[in-house]
Amino acid sequence: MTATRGLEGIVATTSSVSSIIDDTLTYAGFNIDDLAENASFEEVVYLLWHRKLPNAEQLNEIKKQLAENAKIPQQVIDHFKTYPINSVHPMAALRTAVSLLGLFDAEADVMDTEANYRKAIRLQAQLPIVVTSFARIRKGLEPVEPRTDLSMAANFLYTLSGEEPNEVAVEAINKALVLHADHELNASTFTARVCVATLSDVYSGVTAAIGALKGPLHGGANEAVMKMLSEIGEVDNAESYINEKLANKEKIMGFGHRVYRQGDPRAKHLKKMSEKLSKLTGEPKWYEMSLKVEELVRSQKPLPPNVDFYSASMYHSLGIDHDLFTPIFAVSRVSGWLAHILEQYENNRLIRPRADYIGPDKQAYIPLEQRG
Ligand SMILES: CC(=O)SCCNC(=O)CCNC(=O)[C@H](O)C(C)(C)COP(=O)(O)OP(=O)(O)OC[C@H]1O[C@@H](n2cnc3c(N)ncnc32)[C@H](O)[C@@H]1OP(=O)(O)O
Ligand SMILES: O=C([O-])CC(=O)C(=O)O
Repeated sequence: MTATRGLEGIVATTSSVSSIIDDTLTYAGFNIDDLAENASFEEVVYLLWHRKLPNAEQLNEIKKQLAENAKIPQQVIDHFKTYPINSVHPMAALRTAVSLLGLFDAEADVMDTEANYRKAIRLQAQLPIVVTSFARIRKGLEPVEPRTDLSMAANFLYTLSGEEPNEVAVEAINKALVLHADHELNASTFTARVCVATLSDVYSGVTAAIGALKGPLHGGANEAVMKMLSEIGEVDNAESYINEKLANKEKIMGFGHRVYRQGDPRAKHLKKMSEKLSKLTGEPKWYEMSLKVEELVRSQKPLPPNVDFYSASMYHSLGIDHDLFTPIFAVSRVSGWLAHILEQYENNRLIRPRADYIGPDKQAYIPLEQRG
């Protein structure tokens, strides 16, 4: 038995949720470029869970279900208020909150298809509110109740700031939610599938997935990109900063991908949105710095930007706290995790690969008092 490092190129499951073939990303057969230009996040949620676009009635129905289930239990709010607020990362708070939500869901361990779909609706509806409530509580503000007349993108911004957002901000968040929703067998989705393949519950699967998304090699890269841009500070500093990192063989956050070779098809949409917003805010330097970093990296390595690179400057232009970037990713990706979790339950087999053992062999037990 020989191991493939990082399971590169290993096909671990069949799936009809999304595919990446020849650098083209599709959700249930719909090209991401088409969806990014035209779809609402709610339509994409329906698409991922049903593998078809909703008609008007089906869209209204899922919107209604999401709106009706958005309120989070008071116990989750009260729990947030007990945290050491300055040291808790919002991804850690989100991970704990999802686990906690499971305690207050009477159907948490009911495993039939209908109950699992109802839990999917509840989690999708509540995750954005968990994120925005924590973001407010740590600033000493009370959570804002979501409105039933706003889209998920608009409600995210509304419950974050307490103010009705402008059209461009809603367009940007909707695009981000559409673009991050699913991505074949990425690390967090694989984590979710491994977890529920033991026939564990939906809340456990999503909690595990959040833990995997948090790392800087995966979803955590968007926050790390903003840290890098903040360290660079000005466009003129980019060249020496990037050259030094590459000379030291350090990774440039937001570049590279395990599957894409020519480039991540999602990045161009976020790049366009980042440019639009940076002009509107009158602070173009974050977009310009990102452009410069892309030019510098590409001139030295065949590494195109991934989805996390331009999302950083885009969220920054919206005035969003940098440590909320990865939680926004989770608010979107939970739709994909849930699609994969439901798919796993429908055709389940325990996921249990093997390890190529490289440790010592034929050891004799030595009594404690004889060990050095
Ligand atoms: C939503 C997402 O999860 S998208 C990915 C978000 N993550 C990042 O942006 C973090 C930065 N990027 C990376 O760390 C990687 O490109 C990953 C994790 C995305 C993919 O990793 P892998 O497929 O395992 O590639 P691996 O890390 O082995 O890199 C292969 C080679 O490219 C280099 N490389 C890959 N990414 C980068 C980078 N961002 N900066 C500099 N060099 C890089 C590696 O140093 C390595 O070089 P070597 O062969 O000379 O040692
Ligand atoms: O697919 C991956 O490895 C990472 C990624 O881009 C994502 O999860 O969106």
